[in-house]
Amino acid sequence: MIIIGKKYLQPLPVFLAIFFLIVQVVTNLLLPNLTSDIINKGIAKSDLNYIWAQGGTMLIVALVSWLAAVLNVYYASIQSQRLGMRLRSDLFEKVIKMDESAFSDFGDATLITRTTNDVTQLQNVYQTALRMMLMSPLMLIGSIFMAWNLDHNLIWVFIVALPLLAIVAVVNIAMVMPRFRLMQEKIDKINLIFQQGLTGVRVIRAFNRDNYEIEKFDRANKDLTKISQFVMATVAMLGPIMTVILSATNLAIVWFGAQLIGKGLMGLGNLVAFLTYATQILLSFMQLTAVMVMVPRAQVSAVRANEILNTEEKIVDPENSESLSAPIEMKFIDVSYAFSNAERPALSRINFTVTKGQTLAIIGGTGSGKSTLLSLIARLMDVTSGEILIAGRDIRSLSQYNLHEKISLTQQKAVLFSGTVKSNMLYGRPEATDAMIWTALDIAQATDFVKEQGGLEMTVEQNGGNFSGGQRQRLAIARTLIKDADYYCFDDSFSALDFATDTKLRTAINSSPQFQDKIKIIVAQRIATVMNADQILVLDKGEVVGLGDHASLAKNCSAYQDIMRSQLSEKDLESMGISLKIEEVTEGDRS
Ligand SMILES: Nc1ncnc2c1ncn2[C@@H]1O[C@H](COP(=O)(O)OP(=O)(O)OP(=O)(O)O)[C@@H](O)[C@H]1O
Repeated sequence: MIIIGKKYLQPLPVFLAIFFLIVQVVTNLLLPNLTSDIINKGIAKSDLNYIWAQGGTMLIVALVSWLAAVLNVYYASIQSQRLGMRLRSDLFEKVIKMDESAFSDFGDATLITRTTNDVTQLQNVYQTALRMMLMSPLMLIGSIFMAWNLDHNLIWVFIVALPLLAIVAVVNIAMVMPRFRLMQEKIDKINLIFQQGLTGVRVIRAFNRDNYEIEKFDRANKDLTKISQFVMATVAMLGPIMTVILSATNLAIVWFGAQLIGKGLMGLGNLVAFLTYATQILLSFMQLTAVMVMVPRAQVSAVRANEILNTEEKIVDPENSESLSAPIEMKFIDVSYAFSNAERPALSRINFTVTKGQTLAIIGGTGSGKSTLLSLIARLMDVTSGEILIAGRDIRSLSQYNLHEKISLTQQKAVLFSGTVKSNMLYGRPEATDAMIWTALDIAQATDFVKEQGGLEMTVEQNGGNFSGGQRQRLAIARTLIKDADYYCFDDSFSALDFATDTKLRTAINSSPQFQDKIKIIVAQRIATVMNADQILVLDKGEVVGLGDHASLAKNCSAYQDIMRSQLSEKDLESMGISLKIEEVTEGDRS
């Protein structure tokens, strides 16, 4: 909490908040004394002038106190809200810049809770801190001091009451503190189930798992409620217990104060003032306890927020980034990548070179490392070993901005943003004209349905929910194509398209002058999608098992032949001279 406070609070407004708080405390402490004087010296002696004069002073002191309270609340609120805003922004920026591996280590649900709920906890505690957390101890000490000055005889009442209150508070806090981290984790869990429920709603219904998911959510919800109820009930118990102690203390003061007045050892005004100080002392103590309960919860939130803020930024720009001027070319030199939590590397010693104008297709079974390879090109993660060069430069020697300017990527899962078709296209190229957008949509075979459904201003709902899978994919491809890049990467982007559209789309890309000189990298599962590429990289369990054009791989690469056998007709295979029967491929061929 201190780290976050130091980072996000501004010294001057915090100083002013504390200053006005002290003014408020001092003026509040003066008021009972002034009351005592009015009773002892004004009312008791029927001195009207004194009552007026002292009453006027009281009014001014009360006004100053009110003004100080307003200004304190103002600065405390401004600072705590600012802290929340800055912290949220920093967390969001950190999450956006997080490399894919760290992102999946945290998980979406906890990142959402930490950026929202945890920040709110911290915001609240700082708002309270700049008011009560300082006011309560100051009022407590100040009131004890004033009460002691007023009358020594009754001070023992506090010597009994305060330790009693302290014991109650400590026991209470000790009971709830361990539950705070658990509470935040349960909120994470609820977020996770809710989020999965929302994104997977169709799967849930199709598998008739509605009740299972509802029960799962109910269980998590009940878990959170149980812990929250315990915490809230335990904290709420503090109020009545403390009120009993407060009432007993007042009773004792009145009882023993009356005896002292009877003996002439104390004035009535002093007793009234003493009672006010007693109330201030005990209320301050209660407030302090309430704040002390908030602190451990906020501390849990601070730790969780700091975990994100302190995540090492693995993808960093070099101090002096190089610029690209050499001809378009991409080279993988002994590239390997291993996820931190994985048993085997996702990619091992990958080597290939693609030159200007060429298309490289990447094919391989599921989990063979195709998406990982594209993520490395876009530097969403950094290679574990080896080098990726574009135009002769290691991509780590370029600024990420420069690199991303050169690369245009469609991911396996088409991502659209809520807005319009046009706003999604402008995401790829902000300065694009309508004509440019239509050209990109044309190449991506998306013109027909965009025209039919309302044109460029057609609404795109969250995650492109109002489009079919294939339409979403085509819009995502159009967004990739509209960008003026040098390297166009498509991660299994054509898989949601029917064969005819797939063919038309690739033909349109290849025949468009705009892409003639560019490098195209196409990840695909279908032989038909890759067979016309200049080079085809065949991956198996993260290793290259074939690299060449279709004709050479069809002849020499057993893994490629296996894929062909699973997808092409007997006639097609025979025309290529490939046997249909797997047994006929000898071990020698395979190696
Ligand atoms: N975040 C991650 N943490 C750990 N392992 C991962 C992670 N993402 C992927 N992997 C593993 O890395 C390997 C390669 O995954 P990748 O997504 O690159 O495969 P792919 O060839 O694109 O598969 P598919 O065709 O099914 O999309 C797989 O074994 C996968 O389990």
